[in-house]
Amino acid sequence: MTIMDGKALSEKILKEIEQEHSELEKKAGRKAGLAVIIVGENPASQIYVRNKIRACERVGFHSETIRLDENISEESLLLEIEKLNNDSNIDGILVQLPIPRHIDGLKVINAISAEKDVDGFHTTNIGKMMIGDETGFLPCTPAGVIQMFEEYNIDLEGKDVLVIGQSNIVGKPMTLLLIKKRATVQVCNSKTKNLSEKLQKADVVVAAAGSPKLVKTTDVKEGVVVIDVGINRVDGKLWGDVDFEEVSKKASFITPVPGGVGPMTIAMLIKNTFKSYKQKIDN
Ligand SMILES: Nc1nc(=O)c2c([nH]1)NC[C@@H]1CN(c3ccc(C(=O)N[C@@H](CCC(=O)O)C(=O)O)cc3)C=[N+]21
Repeated sequence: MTIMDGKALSEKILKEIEQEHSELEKKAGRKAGLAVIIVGENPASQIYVRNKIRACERVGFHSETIRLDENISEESLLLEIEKLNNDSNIDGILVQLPIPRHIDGLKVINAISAEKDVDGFHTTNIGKMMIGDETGFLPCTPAGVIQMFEEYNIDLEGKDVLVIGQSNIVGKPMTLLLIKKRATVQVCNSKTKNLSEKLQKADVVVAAAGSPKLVKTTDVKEGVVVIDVGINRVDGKLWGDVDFEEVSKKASFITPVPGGVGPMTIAMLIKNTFKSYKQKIDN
């Protein structure tokens, strides 16, 4: 059994970007820049945003955090985005989700210039992913999972993959990227019948349901590859969607929580921001 070390792999990726960036920065005369907008005080969001800013510092990027009151109007938020769209020191913009319910999330995401949408949530980037146009940005979590498969030489061609969860930010894009790898993908949601039976047939499981210890030993087959995208805070402790302790006994490869997909998500955000920077300084 191999524990897939997302922390170590993300460090490796960040180190490479740091080096390449320090070279380019001299020629370009400016650093790559990421702006993070956070609306309200969601405690989990605070942690993730802090980790993102820390990663920027780690690789020598410029970063800005824009903290907005949870009662801000949609109009004012859109104005903030417009300023960043027009800011030539900013290559990547992200609005940390979730945002308050009185604001139209889709409208906000699509207000970000597609060329700066380093989350890969903009309609244009989703379209590019769908059709295989590689000039766009891939959503960070699914891209990070694919990167882990590649690092550990896990071939997905012809594999039966079970994706649990169908969110716009993980399950749906994950499915598209797995299809591109020629996997046979089945997508489950909370209405799915006989999840346990489906799990038993899967060669690879991607758990992104947000339900602690949903995937148990009895559910999986010997040698399964398990990717745990879940991040559940229970009594101040962090749990994935997988019962790691037990399932790791049967798995050939498994990601831990923390230290698995989370750090890879952040590495992909940095990678997307760097890609955007390179596209912009080339022009
Ligand atoms: N616009 C937007 N883009 C996102 O990419 C986005 C978002 N909104 N909203 C929330 C989710 C969640 N997400 C994580 C990022 C890092 C860790 C991470 O660093 N995890 C650490 C543990 C950190 C901890 O203590 O919680 C780990 O797994 O080792 C987790 C989750 C990004 N998201």
